[in-house]
Amino acid sequence: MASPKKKLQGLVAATITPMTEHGEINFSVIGQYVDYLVEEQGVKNIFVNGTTGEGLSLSVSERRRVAEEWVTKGRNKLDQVVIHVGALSLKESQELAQHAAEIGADGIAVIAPFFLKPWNKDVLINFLKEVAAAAPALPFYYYHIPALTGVKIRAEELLDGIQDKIPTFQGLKFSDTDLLDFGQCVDQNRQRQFAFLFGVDEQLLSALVMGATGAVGSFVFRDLSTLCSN
Ligand SMILES: CC(=O)N[C@@H]([C@@H](O)[C@H](O)[C@H](O)CO)[C@@H](O)CC(=O)C(=O)O
Repeated sequence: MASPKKKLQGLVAATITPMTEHGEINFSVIGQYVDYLVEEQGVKNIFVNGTTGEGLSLSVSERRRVAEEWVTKGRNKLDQVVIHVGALSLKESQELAQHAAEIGADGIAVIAPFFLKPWNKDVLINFLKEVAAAAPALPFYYYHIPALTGVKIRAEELLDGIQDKIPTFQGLKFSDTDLLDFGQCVDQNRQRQFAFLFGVDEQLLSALVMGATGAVGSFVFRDLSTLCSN
């Protein structure tokens, strides 16, 4: 089973993908971005190509290059770089997962396919399992964001028995306002060492009270990072 060098916790910055005025990715500023996060915001974990990073609006080749640049520029500066590799195509998602492993990322996260949607837990788990299997040594996080995917399968239901199917499963990035579901995820998995990363900045205080072990956020990092470490 994949075990991260250190449990992913505290604040994880959801990075934007910097662009030039011509709509090309501005790779040249990613090094400065790493320094800004570490030195000015006190954040050493990042979540790349997610919602804030507009990963699903990038081509596979752009996603690969963005991931590479963050891993390279973050080396010896960042603690963990998690790459979102979700896609509508299982093959693309697997390619991105394998690539994340090859470049030395610290974890991968995957959203539910959102056009032809999984209609029940088993179908969703089977998709996630196939992606996770493409990077068998990398910690795997499920990215639950039902408002954007339209996949309403409750996270608590999904987590039940998930490590039997996905041995690399390490945690949940929970981007939903259903705190009852979030609380049940935490409560029913107390004996497991899962990371429970909350993704709605506006409700972070409540989520911390309910047992969030960290947050993936895109706002005011310094303030959130203090909250998450206390
Ligand atoms: C959907 C979204 O962008 N969520 C943000 C929040 O920081 C969000 O911007 C904030 O709560 C404002 O609604 C983060 O959780 C980052 C995130 O989910 C991502 O980039 O994948």
